[in-house]
Amino acid sequence: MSEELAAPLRAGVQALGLDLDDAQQQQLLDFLALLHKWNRVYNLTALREPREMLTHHLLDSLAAVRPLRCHAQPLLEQGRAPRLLDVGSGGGLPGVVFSICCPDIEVHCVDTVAKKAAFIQQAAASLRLPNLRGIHARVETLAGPYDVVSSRAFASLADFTAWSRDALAPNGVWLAMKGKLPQDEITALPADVQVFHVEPLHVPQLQAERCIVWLRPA
Ligand SMILES: C[S@@+](CC[C@H](N)C(=O)[O-])C[C@H]1O[C@@H](n2cnc3c(N)ncnc32)[C@H](O)[C@@H]1O
Repeated sequence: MSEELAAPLRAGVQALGLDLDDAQQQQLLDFLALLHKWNRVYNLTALREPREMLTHHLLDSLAAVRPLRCHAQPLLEQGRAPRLLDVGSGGGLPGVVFSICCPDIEVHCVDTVAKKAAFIQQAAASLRLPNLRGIHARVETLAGPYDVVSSRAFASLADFTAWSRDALAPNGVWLAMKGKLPQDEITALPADVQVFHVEPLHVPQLQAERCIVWLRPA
């Protein structure tokens, strides 16, 4: 599988302007192979075809890496190791991809389903990712503090921010990966949550609208 996926992955990485070395690209392919292998047992994704998983999951998550790195850069320049919590991570999207591409960010993936959190732990061990951890919990029970709290295909913006608020560091931000601009969800946010940026994303090899909604406590 690795060979036929390596070329479209390389092309996608290049289109996104990401500097990922060969070892990181191999880790991404190995992650995809793990996802494919364990999907039936762990029920990680509805997608069954590796080529589809590459575009809809890997490249889709990779599109958020540059925005995340830009956000983390000032923290790194202050000599701090940023901490990120990926909420409702499921099979590790985007958390495992972030952990592979940003080795200087500590990534925790939380999910209520024990076997999904176990899969993340297994991925951390077999892909040798010391900055990755799977946590079996409801996000509402986590205290953090995390500099970035991310989610993809998780919940409405109002629920995502309410449930993960206690996990956010005082100057922390939420990174919500969405499809089309979710104007209704933005309108429904409470007054104490502020959208400070909506960042359109282009996912290579995928004709679909994507964006990141960046939020912080008001
Ligand atoms: C639709 S899946 C999305 C998985 C992944 N983020 C993706 O993009 O493929 C949503 C995940 O959220 C998890 N989940 C639901 N409520 C949760 C909560 N309160 N705390 C943590 N995880 C939760 C579910 O178990 C499920 O794995």
